[in-house]
Amino acid sequence: MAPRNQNRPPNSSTNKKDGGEEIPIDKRRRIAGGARLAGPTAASRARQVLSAVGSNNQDTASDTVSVAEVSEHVEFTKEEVAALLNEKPKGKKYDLKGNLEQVTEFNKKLKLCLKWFQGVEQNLNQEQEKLRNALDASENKCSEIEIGKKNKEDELNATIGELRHNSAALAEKLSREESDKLDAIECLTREKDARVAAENLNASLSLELEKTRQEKLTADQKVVSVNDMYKRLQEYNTSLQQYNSRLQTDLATANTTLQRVEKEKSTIVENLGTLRGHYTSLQEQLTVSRASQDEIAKQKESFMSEVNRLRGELQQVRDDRDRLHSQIQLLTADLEKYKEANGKSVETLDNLMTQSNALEETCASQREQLRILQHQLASANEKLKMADLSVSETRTEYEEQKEMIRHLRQRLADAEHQINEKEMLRRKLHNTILELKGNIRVFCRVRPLLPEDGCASDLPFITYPTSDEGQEQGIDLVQSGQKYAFTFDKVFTQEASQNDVFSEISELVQSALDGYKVCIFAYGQTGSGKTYTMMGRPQSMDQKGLIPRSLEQIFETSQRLSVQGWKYKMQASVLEIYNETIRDLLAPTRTSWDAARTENGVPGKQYAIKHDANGDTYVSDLTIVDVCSSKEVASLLHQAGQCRSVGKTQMNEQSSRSHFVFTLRITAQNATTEKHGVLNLIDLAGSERLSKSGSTGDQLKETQAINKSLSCLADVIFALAKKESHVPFRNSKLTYLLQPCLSGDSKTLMFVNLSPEPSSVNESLCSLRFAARVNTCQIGVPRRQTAIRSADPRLSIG
Ligand SMILES: Nc1ncnc2c1ncn2[C@@H]1O[C@H](COP(=O)(O)OP(=O)(O)OP(=O)(O)O)[C@@H](O)[C@H]1O
Repeated sequence: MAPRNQNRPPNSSTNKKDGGEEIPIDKRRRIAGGARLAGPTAASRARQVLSAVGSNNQDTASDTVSVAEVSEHVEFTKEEVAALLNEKPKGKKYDLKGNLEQVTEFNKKLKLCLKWFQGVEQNLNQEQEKLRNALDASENKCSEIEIGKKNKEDELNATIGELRHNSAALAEKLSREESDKLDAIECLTREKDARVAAENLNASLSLELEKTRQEKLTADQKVVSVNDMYKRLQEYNTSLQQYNSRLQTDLATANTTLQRVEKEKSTIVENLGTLRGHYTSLQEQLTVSRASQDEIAKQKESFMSEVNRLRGELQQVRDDRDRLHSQIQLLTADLEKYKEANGKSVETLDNLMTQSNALEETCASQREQLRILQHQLASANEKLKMADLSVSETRTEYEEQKEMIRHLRQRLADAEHQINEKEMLRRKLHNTILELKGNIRVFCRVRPLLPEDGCASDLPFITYPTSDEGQEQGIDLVQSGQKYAFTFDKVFTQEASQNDVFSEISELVQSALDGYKVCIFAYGQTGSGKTYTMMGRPQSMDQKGLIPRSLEQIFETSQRLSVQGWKYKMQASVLEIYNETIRDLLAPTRTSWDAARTENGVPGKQYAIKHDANGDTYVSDLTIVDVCSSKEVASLLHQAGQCRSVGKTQMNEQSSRSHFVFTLRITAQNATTEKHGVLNLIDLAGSERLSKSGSTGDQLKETQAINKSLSCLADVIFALAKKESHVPFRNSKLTYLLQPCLSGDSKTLMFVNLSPEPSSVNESLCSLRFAARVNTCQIGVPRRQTAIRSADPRLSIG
């Protein structure tokens, strides 16, 4: 029999179904319609049927296996089918029954064959379908493989290109490498030498390493000791903090003692005054006594000369008397001789007797005179004695008073020394506290309600906490029923006097004399009392502000310290920033402002702000005046006040339209030290709402410039509070000028002034919020400028 499946590969014992399933070859043959029985039994049965067909004459009864019975299992070969189709009826011509049976049988066989064909066809169709699917899949696969192949080919081409490129590069590299190799060989020899050197170096490095290890060990030990030290420092820090709190207590005690000592001092000063009065009167008495003593001495001298003269006269009279007496005796002897001898005449004798009597009278009167003179001398001596006595008494009294004054002076000096010591301690503590705080301090002041403010509301919108904690430091503001609480370094209520305010800042002012940079500025809405706080009414003892009081204190203290060998040099300058332009308020003529307005004009003054490497700020072309007394400064301030830009607004009769900056630079020298302090006192222009101020025209421009520079100040403060890397100091003249005070080593204090008017509640809240921000700004630790000798005559503001 010819092979059925010519498509089948000759050596294939298996074939794949669709989807790649392996089909056993026997089964495949059956499906492909191989004309074989499915099994031996069925095949023999089929043969029987076919042979029955073929024999035609065989007994149908014996051939009991019906076509229907085998139809399910029968398979045909090609030859069998051809034989079946070519089969001719073999029956007898008229044997209809037999023919019919044959035909029926033939029919059955045909049906069976047909059925088989149908089955085969179906199988073939299925097979074909499967093969088609397989073909499609194969084709897909093929196309995929082809695409893959193409891609691969491309890839390979690219790789080949790359490889070629690489190969060229490698060839080039090779040539380079070869030249490198030559170099390397050369290098190698050099390296060998170097290696020897390196080995030597290595040896030395090993030694060094060993040394470094030793050092590391020492360093480790040091680290341990540093750690120990750190711990100790921490402990020290804690103890310092304790010490600080103790110092605070001491400060309080010192303050009490100081107050007591000051009271004692005032009593002593009073006593001293009385004693001085007493002393003066005693001195007057002494002068009088001395004058009368001199008088008496003169009298005594004249008496003495008189007595001497009288004594001389007396002596002469006595001599005369003695001479006369001896003459009388001689005469008497002569008389006797005459009487005896010749009887001399009685006349001569009488004459002689008269002469003798006259002489005796003269003698008696002279004796009387002598007696009177002796009496006068005795009384003069008595008087002299009395005068001597009173002089010595006065002298003793005077000595006693002198001793008492010396003693009181000593006590006063002791008291002053004690006060100075306490004062120094207090200042030291004050500085320590400030240094520890390291930030801008903020004082808040609320001005009283003025008659022009109108009526106050029933409920005040500003209140002060009454608890011990918040007293004098807290302030509460109520806006639309909501309460906002703020705390500052000090809060001054409406009742606070100018003196109360100054006593809180006098320490700070004192620091300027000690070589610190000090800056005090007043901030607040217009009409809130900034100028009143800073300047006040300089002519009134009670109402003068911080600037005159500070200057008085500075000059008083400098005079006191000059006794201890300190020499002071003070230089003052005053400027204002008006519409972003600096004006020199001590300039000889007002025209210089106009010149300054031309900014870069050749003749005009520049007033450029400059910071030097020491953190000092200078304003070029600014007038600087040497001052020696508070009176001089007061007259400068008066001059500056006259020139300051002031205007009337709806909110303030006398509104400052510029920022006013007073600067006093203090240089203190003694034999060993030199200190440079700066005191900046600034009255800022008031912030105001355009709508509220009612400004128009030039005043509107002024208000806009004021608000702009204040908003620049706020930007600077916010940047400082947030510790931003860039602080926009250069955005306005005010902030640029204040830069050292806001960022350097200055002691800075801000007054936030508030108005109690109910209509100002919004502005007051803004001012308080701004002040609270300022209070959080860390500006560094105040630094004293000592022992720096400077020949620079310019004046700096910080
Ligand atoms: N503590 C106070 N006691 C009495 N009067 C005060 C006090 N503070 C301010 N005043 C008065 O309030 C008014 C306004 O004060 P001041 O001119 O000082 O305000 P200001 O804040 O400087 O205003 P501006 O910013 O417009 O210059 C003045 O008449 C002043 O005398």
